[in-house]
Amino acid sequence: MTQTLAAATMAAYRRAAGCIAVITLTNPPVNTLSYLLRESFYETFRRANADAEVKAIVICGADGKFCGGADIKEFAGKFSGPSLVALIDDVEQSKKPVVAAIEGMALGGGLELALGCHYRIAHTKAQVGFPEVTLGLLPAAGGSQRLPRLITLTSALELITTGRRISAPEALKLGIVDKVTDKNALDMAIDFARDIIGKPLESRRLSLRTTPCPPDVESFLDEALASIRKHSRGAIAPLACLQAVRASVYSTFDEGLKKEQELFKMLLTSGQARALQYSFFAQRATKKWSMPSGATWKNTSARPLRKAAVIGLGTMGRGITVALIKAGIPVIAVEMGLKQLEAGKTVIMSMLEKEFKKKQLTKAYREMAAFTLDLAKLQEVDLVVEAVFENMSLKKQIFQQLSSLCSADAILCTNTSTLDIDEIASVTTTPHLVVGMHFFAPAHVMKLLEVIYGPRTSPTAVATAMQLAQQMEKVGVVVGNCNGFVGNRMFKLYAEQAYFLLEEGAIPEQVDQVLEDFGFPMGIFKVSDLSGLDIEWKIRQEQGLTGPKQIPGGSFRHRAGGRYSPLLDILCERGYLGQKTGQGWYLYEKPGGRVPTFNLWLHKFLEEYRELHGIQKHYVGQDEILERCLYPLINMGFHILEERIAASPEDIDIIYVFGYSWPRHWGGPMFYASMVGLPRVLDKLNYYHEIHPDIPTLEPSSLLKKLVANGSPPIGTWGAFIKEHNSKL
Ligand SMILES: CC(C)(COP(=O)(O)OP(=O)(O)OC[C@H]1O[C@@H](n2cnc3c(N)ncnc32)[C@H](O)[C@@H]1OP(=O)(O)O)[C@@H](O)C(=O)NCCC(=O)NCCSC(=O)C[C@@H](O)CCCCCCCCCCCCC(=O)O
Ligand SMILES: NC(=O)c1ccc[n+]([C@@H]2O[C@H](COP(=O)([O-])OP(=O)(O)OC[C@H]3O[C@@H](n4cnc5c(N)ncnc54)[C@H](O)[C@@H]3O)[C@@H](O)[C@H]2O)c1
Repeated sequence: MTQTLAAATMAAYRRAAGCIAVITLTNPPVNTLSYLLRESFYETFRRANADAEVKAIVICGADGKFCGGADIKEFAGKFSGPSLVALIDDVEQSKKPVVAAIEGMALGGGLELALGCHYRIAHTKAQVGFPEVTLGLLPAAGGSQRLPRLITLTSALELITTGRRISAPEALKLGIVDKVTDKNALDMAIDFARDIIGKPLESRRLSLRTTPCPPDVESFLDEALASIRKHSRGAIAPLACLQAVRASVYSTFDEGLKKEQELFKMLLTSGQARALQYSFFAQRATKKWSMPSGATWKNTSARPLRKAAVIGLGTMGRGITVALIKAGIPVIAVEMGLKQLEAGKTVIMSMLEKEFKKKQLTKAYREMAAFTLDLAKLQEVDLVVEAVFENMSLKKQIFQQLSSLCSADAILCTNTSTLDIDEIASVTTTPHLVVGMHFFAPAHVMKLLEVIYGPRTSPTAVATAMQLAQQMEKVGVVVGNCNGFVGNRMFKLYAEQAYFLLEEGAIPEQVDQVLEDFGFPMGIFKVSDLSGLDIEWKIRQEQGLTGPKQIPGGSFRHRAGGRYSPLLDILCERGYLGQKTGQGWYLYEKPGGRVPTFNLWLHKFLEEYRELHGIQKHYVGQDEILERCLYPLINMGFHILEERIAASPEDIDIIYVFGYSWPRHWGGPMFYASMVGLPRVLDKLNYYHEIHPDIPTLEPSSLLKKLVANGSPPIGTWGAFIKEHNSKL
């Protein structure tokens, strides 16, 4: 295996047009500048430079991809082999003109190498960028010093601190590339190289330039710092990127490089860089799904989807319709009444119009949406997504109808957030084609799609849903069937603890502040107000939990076998549903208002509630808020892993990063637990469970206990640990 890779990895050398050396970066799949490629490039470049017959050099990438940057996997070990900084310096110092022929992508170290070249020619469809910041790093092979010397400081700073990838035409406008072609970029680069033989190169060496600055550069950089602090949500890499770019303004190129290296080393050893790189690979791992039956992404084919239907055009159905049309799939949209159909149609068409204006759609979208009240029109669709109210008997009624109306091989999907997929499938004649497709609101924007298989779901149905996720540019994660699946089953505990904390003495502002300081864009109470408190209320109603009555074996504050907080139910009963009613956990200036302010009523109500129920108020500190909100959620993650509902901790983490805005620089709940240390999570859960024995979800899961008893192995080995531990049972 190593030998095959070694053979495939090289900087291949050939001559073109007599005097041009062409060096092809070859390291499939994306030509990363791994140790082997750097070694080979070092030799090949020397050869080209030394050959008197060679008058110019062109660097390109194999298979239509210039270079995906440094090999991220190498960041976990010791650096060895030729340094990329030195290789790029060799390129820039070459007396022969060096031209980069950029096809596909030039990212990170790949763009740094291109910036070391004297000229850059790109294919129109190529993308360039410095994504290092998204990996918790900065461009550290001279990129933070060369880019600001080439283009405006504003653009360089924006690209380096956000990691935004840009198209070749935009790169041309900014001055990053010199020419763009829709023909073969390599051929054009070879012709170009021949034309510039013998021309002076000094002005093309970016390290010799100074950074062009706006008039009041100091206040420009101060403002940039304030803005990055505000938006980075605790991530440190964007700030380090700014410091590096700042060095390009105030230091010589060599001093700037030194600063760049210093900052890179600091970032490299940070937990954030580890978390972000973990997240990069975790996101890719979710594509490689498997089911307990042994079916996998490799051995299962997806069905082609020519036409789809969406049933229920409320909050979710509207977004799902738009997402499908954006993915190029025509949709028949169904409602239960004319009024709802018209309302849905108006909103969907205006959403599509907006997408069209943003150039996300072609004009043909008007022909891609059809609206009807008649389920019988669904005979010819390949896939249906049901998004009606969260009510089991309604969903069963719809699936029964679908089963008799749709073609026998139509894939039938439900967007339920909590209900049993298998019970829904049980009323159909094709339960193997029933699959959960759990979108997140707004469905045309949010990247996550939980794909849920029941015990009878076929691999084909899963493969088709996963392919659809990809077609919609979403991150699909395959999970098993249980109440709330992965995301909502864990989220329930996060929300539950937040309500308990209010009962015990905290206030929404305090809880939200701690969660926002952790890196969530919004605290849980602000999110609840934004989505509407009634979403959770309806789920509680469906589960038979709500209402003032004492349920058998329970009490007002104890239901379903444990402590229960009716705070949300009480607010909903009073009509306080959040932003839409102008009041929820916070107060808003008017119904539909967006700015949360102090809700005096709620604060008085909480005092009265505690008094009424004889709850002893206690000071709830920041640590307790964070631990009580996050650790039970993580604990449920361990239950989910043990039950094999999620195939790996990576799957859970990706669900949280993409569906619940978990700060990416903390990796996801399971990675966070591994960073905090499993023994600490276990101790704290034991501690809180001792204080609150009526909250059974605080009791540590047996998997967590076993992992700690086995020395807390690294997260990458948990999958094998669970398999071994389950097979021993
Ligand atoms: C490139 C992509 C856009 C391609 O997308 P596509 O959808 O086509 O494919 P996939 O994303 O599915 O990828 C296919 C496959 O390839 C793997 N992969 C992709 N990119 C990389 C990569 N850069 N490294 C490793 N592996 C990669 C991917 O995982 C898939 O495989 P899998 O098995 O998982 O399915 C897209 O892939 C993409 O966006 N890639 C990432 C691009 C990126 O972020 N590039 C930047 C990398 S970081 C970088 O370049 C840093 C530079 O600035 C150089 C820094 C030099 C540092 C030297 C300084 C030394 C300092 C000394 C410190 C001293 C310390 C010591 O001595 O100890
Ligand atoms: N709202 C969310 O944030 C969210 C997120 C993920 C999943 N979900 C799930 O998606 C589903 C829909 O949720 P929503 O928030 O869009 O609800 P909603 O109340 O906004 O919309 C439901 C729509 O279904 C329509 N409908 C009801 N019965 C119908 C029938 N027999 N035929 C056709 N249409 C019918 C209603 O008229 C309504 O427009 C639920 O299962 C919910 O749990 C919701």
